[in-house]
Amino acid sequence: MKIIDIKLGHISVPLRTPFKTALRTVNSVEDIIVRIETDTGNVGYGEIPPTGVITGDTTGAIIGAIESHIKKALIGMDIENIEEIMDKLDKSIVGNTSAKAGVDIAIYDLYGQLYNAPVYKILGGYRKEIITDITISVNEPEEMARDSIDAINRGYRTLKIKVGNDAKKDIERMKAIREAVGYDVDLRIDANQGWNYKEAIYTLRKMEDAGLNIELVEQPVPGHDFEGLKMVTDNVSIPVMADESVFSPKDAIKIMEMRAADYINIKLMKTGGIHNALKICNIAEVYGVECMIGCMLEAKVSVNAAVHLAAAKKIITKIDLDGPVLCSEDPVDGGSVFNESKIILNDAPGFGIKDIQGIKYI
Ligand SMILES: C[C@H](N)C(=O)N[C@@H](CCC(=O)O)C(=O)O
Ligand SMILES: [Mg+2]
Repeated sequence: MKIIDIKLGHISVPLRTPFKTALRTVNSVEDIIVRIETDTGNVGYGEIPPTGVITGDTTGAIIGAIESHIKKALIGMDIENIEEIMDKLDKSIVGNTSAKAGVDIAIYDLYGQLYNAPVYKILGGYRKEIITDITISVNEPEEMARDSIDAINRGYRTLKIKVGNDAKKDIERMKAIREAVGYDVDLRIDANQGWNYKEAIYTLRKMEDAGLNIELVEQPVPGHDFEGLKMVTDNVSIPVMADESVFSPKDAIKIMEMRAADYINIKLMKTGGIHNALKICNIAEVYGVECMIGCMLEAKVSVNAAVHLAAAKKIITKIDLDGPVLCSEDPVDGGSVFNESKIILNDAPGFGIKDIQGIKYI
């Protein structure tokens, strides 16, 4: 099964409500679709969100990386030589993890098709069903409390609350939400790098003192500030998760060696796809550090690939794969079934994506 072409397209999917974090506000998913064609007629799909504020990857840069570098390196290669393909993909251009992830996902889709097996079974096949949290955007405390109740009415039992744009107000936000939802619901928070380490320690201790029972805090300080992250981890009881601090397997080793965080959030767009995400899973197993699998604001093609990784790996114990349920429609035919918090895999070969509506080829 040889790669004969890599085509790129664009999809636009409106969100149910604006997605707001300490870093950005977004109204729709505007992603690049990767379609890899082979000499056997098999087609593999990938998807790439341009999340410039986190990965540095813009739409133009993603297209440029694939058209001018990745395509040249991979055309003509045989899918059965996946190890060599991933080596060439890594070396084709420095950085550009999102572009690499979209191509890596399409390659794994084809790899599963080649061996007539779903990718999660090839990678480990640990479970067939996973439960995701849902994100509550950062807004005024009363609005966030209302959004939290709505999420619970939709069946979610774990909420990921965005904070980080105003430390004092963040405490009010969490008080309003906990009061509204009670104590049967797990609340995890994500500051998206919005605090410095002193603010983080102050704010998180206030939340502890108020008995808010926070499950974990994601990326309290800037991604590059490993020492600050460790200061927070060492000085609060709420477990700390590294997100923007960990892109590569080397980042993961550094964070784990330093004991700078209690958990790692793996996202395919940061790692450059499944092949590097698998390395982080292996490292995490060695260090005994549980992982979350997360996503950017993405539709179902790339999130479905993350679902397969989560289903394959025991070390992934926390799921934040809510991209598709934040969208107002699903352009994807096939793949896992997203029934609000419950995500059920199917056993179609590869990632099981049959078709994607509304692709505008570039
Ligand atoms: C969508 C997901 N729940 C999430 O919050 N992901 C990121 C932010 C992604 C984005 O800005 O597109 C995260 O920081 O965990
Ligand atoms: Mg995060």
